[in-house]
Amino acid sequence: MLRAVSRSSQCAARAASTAPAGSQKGPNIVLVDSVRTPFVTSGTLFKDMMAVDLQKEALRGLIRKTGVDYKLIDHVICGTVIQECKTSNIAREAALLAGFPDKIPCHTVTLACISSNVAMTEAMGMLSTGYANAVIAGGTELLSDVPIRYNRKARKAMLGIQKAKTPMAKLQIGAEIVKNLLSPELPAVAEFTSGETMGHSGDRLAATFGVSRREQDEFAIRSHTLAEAAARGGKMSDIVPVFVDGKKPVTVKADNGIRVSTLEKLSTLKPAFVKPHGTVTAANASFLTDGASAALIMTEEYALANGFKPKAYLRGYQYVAQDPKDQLLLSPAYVIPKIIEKSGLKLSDIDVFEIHEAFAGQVLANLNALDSDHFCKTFMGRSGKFGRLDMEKINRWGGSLSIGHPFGATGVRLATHAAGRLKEEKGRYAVIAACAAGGHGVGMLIEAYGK
Ligand SMILES: CC(=O)SCCNC(=O)CCNC(=O)[C@H](O)C(C)(C)COP(=O)(O)OP(=O)(O)OC[C@H]1O[C@@H](n2cnc3c(N)ncnc32)[C@H](O)[C@@H]1OP(=O)(O)O
Repeated sequence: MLRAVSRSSQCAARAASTAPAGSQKGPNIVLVDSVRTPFVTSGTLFKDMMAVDLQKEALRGLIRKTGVDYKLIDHVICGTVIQECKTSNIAREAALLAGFPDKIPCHTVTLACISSNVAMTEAMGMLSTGYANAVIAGGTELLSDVPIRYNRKARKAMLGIQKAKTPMAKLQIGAEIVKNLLSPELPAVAEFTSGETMGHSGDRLAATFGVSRREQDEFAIRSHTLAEAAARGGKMSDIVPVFVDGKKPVTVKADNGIRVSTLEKLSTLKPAFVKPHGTVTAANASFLTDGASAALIMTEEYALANGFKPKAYLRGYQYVAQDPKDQLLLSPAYVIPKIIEKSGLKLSDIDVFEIHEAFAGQVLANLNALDSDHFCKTFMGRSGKFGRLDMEKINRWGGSLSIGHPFGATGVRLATHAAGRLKEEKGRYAVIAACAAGGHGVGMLIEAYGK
């Protein structure tokens, strides 16, 4: 199964390529190519599908697009957040549905909104150790349908009924079940430890860092405007079409959440989470989305030996975690300096930033944090502020506010757009950064291929 290349040839490939940034060890790792299904607003075009169907479409699309022979693939890893219990190892089920040979091991990972980043970084680990030469990493989320449970009392009674010995005991348990049927437990996009929704936390964060409602609305309009231009300009070439069967069969070829609006219209929207004085609305928040993604990741040597032209180097990554109550969505501020500096680079060396847009106010708060002496000294132990990121370098093809945010799939989309923008903008280094539940975050350094 394993086709690990020899140590000496790995070294030769490393020497032949661009010198990696910083202290990267192990073989050069490349993003060969990546795809995603269209990202669509939940409850619309994909509403009757399952998350596994979308992941299957992304895996199949990747195979079609790259032409990679299944025989070359050592492992498949997929991320997801809200799990469908019938497909708990969704990577395996999707791979089998997509026609992958059953001999390829597959496993599923989860780390909230950065789950497909985890899939990618696990793939990098597998390549670094020599366990694998080629791994597919992806992720999926279908928020159109989420597991809704009976409440605890009903569940307990349902499990207990099998053990009830007498008709009277059965009747009592039956009554308990009926009594609790109408108060189900709905999953919430909320922190378990604090009970606070992401939206509420994003609103508090914007207020803490002095981000006004107008700034948030303007940033949202920017995201939609850039995404629309990117789509019109053919930049969303990572999308693979999805055929949706049903009464009215349709082939979905594009994202459907991009919606350029005016400041006047946006200013009329009511706060979505902190009522009545909050600043986060439906338009300056990412919306609930269905979609999936997949990336083919190889050692450079293996990719070249098998005739692939990689899109980019995956140079390194960094995870961070902090207080999930007051710094829940602040990870980009923590992780951006870390990933840049541990790679031996400076802020000015980075040509492209792809920052996950959970909420407009959250992105802007992170940018303010990086430009704040007080924040950088007090919370990050720095001697002063890290500096302000150049807005011209950030999310120039739109972001999660406009393209959408299927939790488990977004990480691969960020990496794909970073690699695509490096090529188009003739840059060398890109940093992607994203926040996630639990106060987590990830940063990844990507380098243009062939610079
Ligand atoms: C680490 C992380 O990523 S954390 C982030 C995790 N993600 C989240 O927490 C998801 C956050 N988002 C949500 O929960 C939902 O999208 C909400 C609650 C914000 C909004 O949901 P809904 O109320 O169903 O939104 P809906 O689409 O109906 O929009 C509400 C109104 O805003 C309007 N609107 C929404 N977006 C736009 C836009 N871009 N331009 C103009 N108007 C808009 C709608 O037309 C609608 O107006 P109407 O009431 O006149 O019809």
